[in-house]
Amino acid sequence: MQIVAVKDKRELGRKAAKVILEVIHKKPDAVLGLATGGTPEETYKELVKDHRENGTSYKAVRTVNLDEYVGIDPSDPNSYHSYMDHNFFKYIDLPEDQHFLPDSLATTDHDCARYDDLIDSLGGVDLQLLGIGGNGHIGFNEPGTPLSIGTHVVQLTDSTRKANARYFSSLSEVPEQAITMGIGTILKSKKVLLIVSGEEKAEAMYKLVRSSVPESGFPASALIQHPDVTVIADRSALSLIKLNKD
Ligand SMILES: O=P(O)(O)OC[C@H]1O[C@](O)(CO)[C@@H](O)[C@@H]1O
Repeated sequence: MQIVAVKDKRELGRKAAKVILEVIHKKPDAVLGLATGGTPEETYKELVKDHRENGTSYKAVRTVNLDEYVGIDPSDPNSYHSYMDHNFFKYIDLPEDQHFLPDSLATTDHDCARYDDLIDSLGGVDLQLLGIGGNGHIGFNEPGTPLSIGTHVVQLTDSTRKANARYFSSLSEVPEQAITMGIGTILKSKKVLLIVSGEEKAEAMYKLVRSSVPESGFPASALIQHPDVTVIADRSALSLIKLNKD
């Protein structure tokens, strides 16, 4: 696991976009695994800026998102479908039929398995962008999730619902379930890019760096088994860690 230290969220966005762009430039029909939440917002801004200024094309790219709330209509402003449209898709030339998100309204075991089949049929994920929850979740894989699981429906923890309540008008509106790529799905990606920002992630970052065995109580620890993980973290997220060098 390679850790890259950056000053703040802006620099994190720039560095993360650079890693993603290297993948697209090398493989114009790359499959990108995408994440939502507050952390990747700057990354998407940088990618949009690059598209506008340098013309990087997404015409052949395919994207698969990590997760979506269960039961939320895709057109709801709080759906991850809307998040992706508003932060990224509407600004780039990615064809409509080349971006995929888990279906919030089709969540049987069969539907979940079909999402993994879809990813396999695209040739697998070349680069998976990830954020991390304060409790160590990746995607919406909450603590206790089996480490080899595929796409599945999860019951969100109170801490995750509280953390995400900032996007809703009240906590009671935050869905109780989500459909997410499993940890097994994530580990199949060829390359993983984990981005971590803010003091509220410092403890999770500390735990991740100290993880020596993957344990389901801290889902992000599964990443230590993966051969190609880059973590870009800002100063506040690294505040509990002493790094040898930047
Ligand atoms: O960047 P944020 O908003 O802190 O979220 C961290 C992670 O949590 C999730 O939003 C799920 O809660 C992930 O999709 C995301 O990567």
